[in-house]
Amino acid sequence: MVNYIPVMLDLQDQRVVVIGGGAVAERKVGPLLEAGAAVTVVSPSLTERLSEFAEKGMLIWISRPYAPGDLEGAFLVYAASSDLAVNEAAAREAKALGLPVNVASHAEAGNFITPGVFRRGRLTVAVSTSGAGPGVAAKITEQVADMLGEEYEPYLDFLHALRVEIKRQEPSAAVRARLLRKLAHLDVLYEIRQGTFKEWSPETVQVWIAANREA
Ligand SMILES: C[C@@]1(CC(=O)O)c2cc3[nH]c(cc4nc(cc5[nH]c(cc(n2)[C@H]1CCC(=O)O)[C@@](C)(CC(=O)O)[C@@H]5CCC(=O)O)C(CC(=O)O)=C4CCC(=O)O)c(CCC(=O)O)c3CC(=O)O
Ligand SMILES: NC(=O)C1=CN([C@@H]2O[C@H](COP(=O)(O)OP(=O)(O)OC[C@H]3O[C@@H](n4cnc5c(N)ncnc54)[C@H](O)[C@@H]3O)[C@@H](O)[C@H]2O)C=CC1
Repeated sequence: MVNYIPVMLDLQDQRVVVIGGGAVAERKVGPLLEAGAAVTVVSPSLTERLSEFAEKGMLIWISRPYAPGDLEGAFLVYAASSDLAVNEAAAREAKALGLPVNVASHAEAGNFITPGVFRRGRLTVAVSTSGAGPGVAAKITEQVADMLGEEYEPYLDFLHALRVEIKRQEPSAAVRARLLRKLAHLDVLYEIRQGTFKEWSPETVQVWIAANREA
């Protein structure tokens, strides 16, 4: 079994090349565009939705079969055509260039796979079965999603704002670490659920930081 390592990639403005323009390519491309990636699709045909994206200038469509050299300048590669030999050729080129590559037709030819993903504001849950059952990964993702209510979005926005403020204000690494660790123990999630949470004013933030600087 491959011991895959999960990572969270910032793909904003990064060139991502997708080989193939079918249903599977479409499923990979949607989230890439939402992430701000500069997507190029190399494929003789496109699904309706991918064509719309191309017409709107949201991605670049190279309307021909894959050819070596197409991965030049890429940051990430998806080989999602229906031709296994083509996916393998693209995977070889990617690996020669040192690029991570996803092979949708037979994962073992590539070196990263796509988990099931659920998002709630700043919260991302990714579920992988390491390829054992992609459909089951999607199902487990839904089950986990059911456990995580809408309150996580304002909760994490609150945490983020406070974290940024602590990092901006507190010069001592030791005190900063103590304050940041204490954030996880605030009752805010509970308060949001109860409807009793009130946004913290800048003064409240100051008071909390001052009161929690000591061990
Ligand atoms: C290895 C991996 C590589 C990769 O694609 O990155 C891979 C590979 C393959 N999938 C196949 C089949 C299906 N894939 C899905 C669905 C999804 N597949 C996804 C990921 C992954 N699929 C990676 C592993 C993830 C993991 O296990 O952790 C999801 C989670 C994420 C996404 O694609 O965005 C997305 C759900 C998104 C959602 O709905 O939320 C369905 C269900 C459906 O279509 O309804 C089926 C049919 C049912 C079934 O097989 O379970 C085949 C056989 C092809 C054939 O032979 O015909 C291969 C090839 C192989 O096994 O190597
Ligand atoms: N990883 C996953 O989640 C899944 C993977 N698959 C596998 O993924 C592959 C693609 O599936 P679909 O998108 O449903 O197929 P599809 O038939 O809808 O689309 C295939 C696409 O590949 C393009 N293509 C064919 N030859 C090409 C070439 N030489 N260069 C570039 N593009 C080329 C076609 O024009 C078409 O756009 C299949 O091998 C399928 O078994 C299937 C289901 C899920």
